[in-house]
Amino acid sequence: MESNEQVVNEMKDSTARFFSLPLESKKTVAVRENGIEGFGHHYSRVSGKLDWAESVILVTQPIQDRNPELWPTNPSSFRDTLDKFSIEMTSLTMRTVGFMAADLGVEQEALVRAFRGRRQNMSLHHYPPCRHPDKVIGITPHTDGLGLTVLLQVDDTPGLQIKKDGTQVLTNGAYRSVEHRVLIHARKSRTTVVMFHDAHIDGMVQPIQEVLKHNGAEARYRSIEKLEYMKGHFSVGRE
Ligand SMILES: O=C(O)CCC(=O)C(=O)O
Ligand SMILES: [Fe+2]
Repeated sequence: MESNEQVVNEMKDSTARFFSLPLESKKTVAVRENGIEGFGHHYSRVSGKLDWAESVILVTQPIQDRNPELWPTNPSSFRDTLDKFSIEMTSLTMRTVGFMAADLGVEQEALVRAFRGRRQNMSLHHYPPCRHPDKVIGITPHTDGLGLTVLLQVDDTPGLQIKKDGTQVLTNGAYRSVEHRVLIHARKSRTTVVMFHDAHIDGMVQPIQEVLKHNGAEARYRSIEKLEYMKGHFSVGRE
C-alpha cells in the first residue's frame, strides 16, 4: 500500500512528464470534435487574449463514466496513477466535507451525502511561460460551479489570482465560490492538477435543509435542477 504522499508525488511527476512530451505524443489523447475530455486548448473560445493553457480534461468518477481511451499512457504508469490519485482526492474531499459540516454545526451525513458517489472531473493544466504575459491568458475569470475543487500545484510558479467572492448554494452562502483566473509567468512554466467534485441531492442544486434548519435561515438560493444549473453556470462562467 502506497502512502498518500507517494501517490501525490507520482501524480505531480507523471503530469510534468506528460506535458514535457512532444506535441505529437500528447495528441494521441486529443479532444475530439464536439468532445470535452482529452488534451487540447480548452479555453480558446474566449475572445481578446491568446489562450496559453494546454490542458487534459477527464472524468474520473464514477468509473463507468470514464473514457479510458482519452487517458494518457505516457508515462506508462499514468493511468494507474490517475486512478489512485482520484481515489485519494475522493477521500480527501469526504474528510473536508465532514469538517465543513462540523463547522456549519450540522450532522456530517447531511453534507457528505450531497457528495457521495457523485461525479469527479479532473483538469491537468500546463501554462508555458510567455515573454509578453499581458498578451495572453491562462484561464479567464470564472467560478468553478461544482461542489468542491481541490488544487494541486506541481511547481511553485505563481499565477492563480483570486478576485472576489461569488456564491455557494449548498451551504446557503456560508461557503463561497470564489472567482479566480490564471495569469502567465514571463519566464517560468506552471503546472497544476485540479479535481472538481460535484454535489447535489436528488438531482437538485439547493441549500441543504439541515443547514437552513440549524441557522433558522431562509433559503437564499432557489432550488434548481442540476442540468439547468450546469447550463447556466458554464454558459456565463468561462466567457
Ligand atoms: O491552474 C490553476 O491554478 C487553476 C485552474 C482553474 O481555475 C480551473 O481549472 O478551473
Ligand atoms: Fe477554476
